[in-house]
Amino acid sequence: MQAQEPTPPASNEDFLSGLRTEAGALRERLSPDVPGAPADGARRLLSFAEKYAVAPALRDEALKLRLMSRFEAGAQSDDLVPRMIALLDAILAEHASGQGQAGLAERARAKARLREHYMRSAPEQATFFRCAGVVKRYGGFSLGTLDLDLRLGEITGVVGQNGHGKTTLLKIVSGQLSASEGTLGYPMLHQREPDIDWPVVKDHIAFVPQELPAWRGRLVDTLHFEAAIHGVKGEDNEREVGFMIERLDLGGHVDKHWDELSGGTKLRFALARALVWKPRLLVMDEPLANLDVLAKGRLLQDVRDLAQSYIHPMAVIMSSHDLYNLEAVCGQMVFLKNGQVDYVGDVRAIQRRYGDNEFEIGTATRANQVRDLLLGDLVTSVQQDGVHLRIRTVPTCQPMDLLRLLVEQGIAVSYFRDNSASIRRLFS
Ligand SMILES: Nc1ncnc2c1ncn2[C@@H]1O[C@H](COP(=O)(O)OP(=O)(O)OP(=O)(O)O)[C@@H](O)[C@H]1O
Repeated sequence: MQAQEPTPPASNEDFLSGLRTEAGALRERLSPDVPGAPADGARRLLSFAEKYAVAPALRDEALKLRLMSRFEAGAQSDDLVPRMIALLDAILAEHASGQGQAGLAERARAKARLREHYMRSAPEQATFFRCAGVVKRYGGFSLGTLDLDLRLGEITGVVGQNGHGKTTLLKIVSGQLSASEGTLGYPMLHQREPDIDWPVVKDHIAFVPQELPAWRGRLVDTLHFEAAIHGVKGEDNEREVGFMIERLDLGGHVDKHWDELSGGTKLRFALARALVWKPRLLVMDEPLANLDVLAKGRLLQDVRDLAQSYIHPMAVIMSSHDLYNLEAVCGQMVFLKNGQVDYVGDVRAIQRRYGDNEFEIGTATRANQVRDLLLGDLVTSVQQDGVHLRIRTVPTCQPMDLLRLLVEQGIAVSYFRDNSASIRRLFS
């Protein structure tokens, strides 16, 4: 299949004028008189270089300056501002020569080709984990039967009530528990039962458990150590740790110890620790449990971006009770009910399982009154569900149709959600 061409950039004139405006603003930030320079300037310069620099050496220089601005305070930092300005000029010179924009377009094409290679041209390469007919039996509990593929670049959500088998599934996928029946393998690594070389497989799987283990010492040292024990040494180690700290916005905490961190930051560090050696499968057990509403959104966005990296795509599987946040990032969902696999597949396909639509509303009007006002050609049922009402409609009823009916009947609504294709329905 032909790789899709990246969207062509704006005209050369527009592009150059945008580039110069951004460069001008950045140059002002690089003045030694600006508070927070050079650390703040180095951070901005790194983003600028990632966006515009064509030669890899220029992007490497930006990362080096960023690391120096953080770790080498004092005398050496005097050299940083001139080096940063020189780098900015070098990036502008790449573009002034007319080579820049063509180089960026070529880079975008190369990324698209790489993605194509991983995602489409070699499906075996894109499937990290595959199982068929898997069952796990404990004393009185049994999980399965499970058929599941985990693909690079895709996030799979595992949902179900407490004790219904989510952790058990995650442990089977990551090789911590053996299955009682069925077959499993890791196609991308050419590992299949009965000859799975587990040390090889586990070298590609990061597991972030529900209870995060505490670390000793400074957090940045722990990251360097973690990368080193997975074979990431020397300059690569510096670069990967620096990248992950930047990527997960942990720069302000690197010198701290475990006890000094909030729950959300602990999780981000656990994630950095898991990803700094570039695993191919990330397994997370209830990562959202202790996060506030903003931290949840940010974490999921970061996990999605990292999973879909062009250079190093990763498969992700995570359990959570936070259905709406989870389904916003998941391509695939597994729903467990008393250990049975009640649903596995594309999130968007859930709607097909039901012959109707479902909406959730918040209102001060009582359920029986709403029922009297709404039941008819569009609305087939109204039920109280906790603090909200669950309204089922005929399949042709769109959100606007129901909203219009609610307004016509004078029902004041404080909350409205279309759950027609949501995994929330599976819990009904
Ligand atoms: N090592 C074990 N030996 C026997 N039974 C176990 C073992 N581990 C878990 N179980 C049982 O298996 C069932 C599923 O447990 P699991 O931890 O997978 O559920 P869960 O969905 O992750 O629950 P939660 O949402 O509470 O974390 C439970 O009934 C549990 O008691």
